[in-house]
Amino acid sequence: MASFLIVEARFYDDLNDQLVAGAKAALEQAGHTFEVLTVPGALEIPGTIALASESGQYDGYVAIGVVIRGETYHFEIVAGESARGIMALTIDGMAIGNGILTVENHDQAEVRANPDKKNKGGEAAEAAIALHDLRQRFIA
Ligand SMILES: Nc1c(NC[C@H](O)[C@H](O)[C@H](O)CO)[nH]c(=O)[nH]c1=O
Ligand SMILES: CC(=O)[C@@H](O)COP(=O)(O)O
Repeated sequence: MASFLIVEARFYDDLNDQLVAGAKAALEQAGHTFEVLTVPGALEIPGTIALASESGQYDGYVAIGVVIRGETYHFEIVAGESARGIMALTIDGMAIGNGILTVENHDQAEVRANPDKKNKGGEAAEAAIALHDLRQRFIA
């Protein structure tokens, strides 16, 4: 049994509720424990994971969020930089699944957040579990 931290950027409550539910179900199915930590936005997720890793409390992390394109370039920053930060931590050896949706509109997000449809929250949790298992194989 491993301990995971779900770090959610709660920008859209209805979508986050579904993404987090999918992630929780995947972690429970695999027999792991988890906590949920809420941050302001997707840009805060990589730094939060880095901070949490200093505690040594968690074996893996699931990043959850929704970034919906608006009128400005900010979408590219939020979507791109949150993904870049998570990838940098992953390449550094951390077990992180990225469940941050980067979409054009709410409808696209709903299909991907819904556990009964594309279940991207559950998919991200399964990726974090897979990376944790690989860490156990190669490092522990
Ligand atoms: N527009 C969205 C944001 N923007 C906020 C940033 O993530 C960040 O919190 C802010 O720039 C302060 O550092 N965040 C999302 O998660 N989703 C969005 O659609
Ligand atoms: C992804 C975003 O930052 C977006 O929600 C912000 O909208 P806007 O670009 O219209 O300020």
